Amino acid sequence: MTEPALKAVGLTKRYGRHLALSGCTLDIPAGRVVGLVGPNGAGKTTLLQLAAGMLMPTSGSIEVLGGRPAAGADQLAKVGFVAQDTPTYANLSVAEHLRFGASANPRWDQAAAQGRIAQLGLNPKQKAGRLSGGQRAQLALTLAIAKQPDLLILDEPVASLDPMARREFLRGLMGFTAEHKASVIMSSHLVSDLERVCDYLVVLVASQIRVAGDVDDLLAGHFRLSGPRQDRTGLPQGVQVIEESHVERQSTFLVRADGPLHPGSFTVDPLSLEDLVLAYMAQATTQPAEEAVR
Ligand SMILES: Nc1ncnc2c1ncn2[C@@H]1O[C@H](COP(=O)(O)OP(=O)(O)OP(=O)(O)O)[C@@H](O)[C@H]1O
Repeated sequence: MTEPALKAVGLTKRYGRHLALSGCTLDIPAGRVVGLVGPNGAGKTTLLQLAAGMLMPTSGSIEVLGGRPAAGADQLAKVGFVAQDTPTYANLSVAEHLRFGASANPRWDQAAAQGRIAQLGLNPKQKAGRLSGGQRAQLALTLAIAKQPDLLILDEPVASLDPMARREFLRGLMGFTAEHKASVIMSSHLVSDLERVCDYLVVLVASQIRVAGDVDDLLAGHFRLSGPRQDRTGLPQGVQVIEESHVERQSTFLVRADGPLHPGSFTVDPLSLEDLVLAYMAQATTQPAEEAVR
């Protein structure tokens, strides 16, 4: 059986008194393109850094591809990580980055790396410090792809890119996942981009997982119910209310229904992924991120 791309149980990370991740449990199957979304400060970077083995959990556990993150050369070779600021070495040229990548990574695919650099129109002699932010992001993605990881972790990779460059970047990413059957976990604030490329969604809010699952299953299990103004008592049985709003004569409920929905007199509409994400992000916080000192 294929190991999950990421498995976390009760994963918790504190920075001093600050709880950045709290009791997160996740089981993400391999072979998915996972979108990780949540507001600023939710804990996305913390989760991705734990997955990349750059941070240690305070409590709980995390495994990627069946092993402890960054535990040994084999595990390191299987996971590619592109940090939020797409780090490159300012004084090294593009070509020197590729040479460095080749010497540091056992599975390195130099032909793929050079092909991508040529396709992007990057000058191999250009120093990385002289590249634009978008070009640096593309270089960082090229290095991560040429490493041929089984799991690629990307922390807001498209944040600095213009719409065309974003499309190119996502196209490169899709090409890589299709060819290598790799898993990708990618954080982003741009739900429309995630909608295009992701088939699995994780929403993280205030240090906790709000919802996680296959995009298709999530969309099939969430609805907008509208009807005359009323409270929750008239809702169909078994639904969980994610968000509700009321105007003078009408009430609207965004609900999750894990079984068949019997809407009665409510009008039922499907949700877009963006509606779904925003509804979970707007849900009241269940636990404060700042904890009292014990
Ligand atoms: N090294 C650190 N020391 C103390 N607090 C930290 C540290 N790193 C992150 N935090 C705090 O932990 C919380 C989660 O931060 P994190 O960077 O994981 O969030 P994020 O969801 O990636 O945010 P963004 O969308 O703004 O990038 C934030 O409140 C942040 O201030």
